Amino acid sequence: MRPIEVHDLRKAYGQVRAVDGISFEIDRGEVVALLGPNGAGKTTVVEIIEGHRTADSGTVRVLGHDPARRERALRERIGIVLQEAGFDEDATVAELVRLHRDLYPRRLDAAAVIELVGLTAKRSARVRTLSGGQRRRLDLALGLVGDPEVLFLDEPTVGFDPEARRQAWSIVRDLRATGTTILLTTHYLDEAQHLADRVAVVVAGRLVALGPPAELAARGRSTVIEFRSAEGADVTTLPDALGDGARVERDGAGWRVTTEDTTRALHAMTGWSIEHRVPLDAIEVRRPTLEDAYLTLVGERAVHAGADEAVPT
Ligand SMILES: Nc1ncnc2c1ncn2[C@@H]1O[C@H](COP(=O)(O)OP(=O)(O)OP(=O)(O)O)[C@@H](O)[C@H]1O
Repeated sequence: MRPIEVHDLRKAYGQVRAVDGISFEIDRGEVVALLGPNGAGKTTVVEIIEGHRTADSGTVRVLGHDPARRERALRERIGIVLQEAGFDEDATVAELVRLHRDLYPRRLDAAAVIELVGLTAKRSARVRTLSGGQRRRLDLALGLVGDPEVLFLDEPTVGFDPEARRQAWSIVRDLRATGTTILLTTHYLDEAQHLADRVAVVVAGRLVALGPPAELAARGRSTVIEFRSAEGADVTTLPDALGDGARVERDGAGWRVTTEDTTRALHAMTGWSIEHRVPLDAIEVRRPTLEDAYLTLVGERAVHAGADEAVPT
C-alpha cells in the first residue's frame, strides 16, 4: 500500500468536468508537484484527497483510509498547509502553534517548529501584526507541528522572499528525507524542479504528464534557440523561413524557437536574418527546461481542447 493512491477520479460541477479520470500513486517519502494552468482541476483533486470535497466517482486512499469519511484516525496523520488559512488574529504565534500541536497525538516541539520556519523573533507577536510572508511561514508551522506522515502544501512559497523560499525548500527536503510523503501544488516551475521527485501536469481535468522533472524536460529531442531583436524588428516572416519543423514564440523582449533539427533551424535563421537585416542578438542555443516542456504540453493541450482559457501561468 502506498500513502496516496488515486484511481480514475472524476468530479463535475454542472457542465464543467473539473476532474476527468485522474489516476496516480505517491510513494512514502516522495514529493510530487501538481502543475497546471488556472482552472485545470488541481485544487479539486487535492481537496478530494484531503477529504474536503467529495468525488463523483473513482477511489482515493490516503494511508489506507478513504478521506471522504473524514476519520479522526486519518486526520491525525496528515498535515495540510493552505493558503490564507483563517487564524485567531489576537493569538500569538507561539500560542497558535501550541494550540495546534495539542490536536495531534504525534507532536513536534513547538519552539523547534517555530525556529524551523524562521519565526523565532516573532514568537510573541500577535497574528494580526504579521506580514504576508510571515503568515505563510506560520501556515507551514501549523502544518508541520503534528509530525504528519502525509503533507499537503498549497502553493507553499507564494509571497515568500527569496531567502524564505530557499528555507522552505530546505524544510521540504528534510521532511522528505525523514519519510514524509508530500503532495504540493505550485505555479513556480523552478520550485517543482527543485523539490519534486515527480511532477504531475494537469490540463482540463486530465493528467497529461507524470514523471521526474528532468525526464519531462528531456522529453522529445527538441532544442530551444532564443534571441532578441531590435525594437520594431519584423519577425513575421521567420516562421515561414523555418518551415513546419520549428515553433516560433514571443518570449518577453525576445523570441523563442523550438526545433528538433537544430542545424537546419540555425541555418534557416541566419539566412533569414541576413536577408531581412534583422540581427539575432544574444542568440542562445540550449536544452529545454521543465518550463519549456510544461509550456509546450499546456499549449498543445489547449489547442487540442480548443480551450482558449487554458493559458499557462
Ligand atoms: N465549487 C465549485 N463550483 C463550480 N465550479 C467549480 C468549483 N470549484 C472549481 N470549479 C471549476 O472547476 C474547474 C477546476 O477548478 P480548480 O479550482 O480545481 O482548478 P485549479 O487547477 O486549482 O486552478 P488554480 O490554479 O486557478 O487554483 C474550474 O473550471 C473551476 O471554475
